Amino acid sequence: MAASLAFEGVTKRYDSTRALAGIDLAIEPGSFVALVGASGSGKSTLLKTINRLVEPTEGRVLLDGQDVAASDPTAMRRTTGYVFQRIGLFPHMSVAENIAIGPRLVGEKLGEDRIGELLSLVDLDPAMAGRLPEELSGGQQQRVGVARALAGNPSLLLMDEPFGALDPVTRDALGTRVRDLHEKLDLTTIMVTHDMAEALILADRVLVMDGGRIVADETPQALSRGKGGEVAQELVAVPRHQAEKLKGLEG
Ligand SMILES: Nc1ncnc2c1ncn2[C@@H]1O[C@H](COP(=O)(O)OP(=O)(O)OP(=O)(O)O)[C@@H](O)[C@H]1O
Repeated sequence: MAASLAFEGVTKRYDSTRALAGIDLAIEPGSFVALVGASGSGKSTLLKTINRLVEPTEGRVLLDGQDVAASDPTAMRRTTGYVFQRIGLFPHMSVAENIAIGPRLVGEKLGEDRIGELLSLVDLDPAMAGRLPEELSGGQQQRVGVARALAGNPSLLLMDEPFGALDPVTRDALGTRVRDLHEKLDLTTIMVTHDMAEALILADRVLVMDGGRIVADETPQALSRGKGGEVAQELVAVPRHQAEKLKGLEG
């Protein structure tokens, strides 16, 4: 079942930097949320407070009503799928070993059938299980990254710029696949992205961050209609200008 999340006064300080400035936020089960904003606005830090890769200086994060600070981090990371920025597969492990790593850390073995099933979910041939990451394209590697995140049957999928390293066609295809899996597997999904077009297309809720705060919290439809304030609309202007230029080419 899809997870619920709540942030209560979550602040994170690094010496003189305040990466998160008192975030209060509730996320409904089954939401697909995009976190957008300029570089350094706090997106990755907020995402990482959920699976305890970052511990808040103040405040707390509740996953299904439980304070994540009180949960066992290894078990929690297994049931919370995490897709890394820049792919992050282990280069000397096969595709199958990469996919099985999370369950293995908690003493569970994934069978060949389950590995094959996970590869099929991300549209890869199960015969690829024995390959090394370097024997796959970047897009295929990130598909393995998504399969690995799904290996523990998560109720929550966290993605940090998952498609940033991919070409636009692969990026579009994998984004659509992840959105389908979000529905099919009944997930709550949080995706960090620099790309407002991607956020508008894939998410049902877009959070815009600026200086460690959430400055807009809107649906894609509302953002397209001009809501969300200045920072949000500066980001929406980018795909809008591109669409207008393309339209202009049609003559
Ligand atoms: N481990 C760290 N030590 C010190 N400062 C950090 C650390 N991690 C993040 N910061 C700072 O916290 C702020 C927020 O960083 P964060 O990575 O969350 O931003 P972001 O919005 O995800 O950026 P990007 O889009 O570039 O990945 C930045 O000013 C960053 O320099």
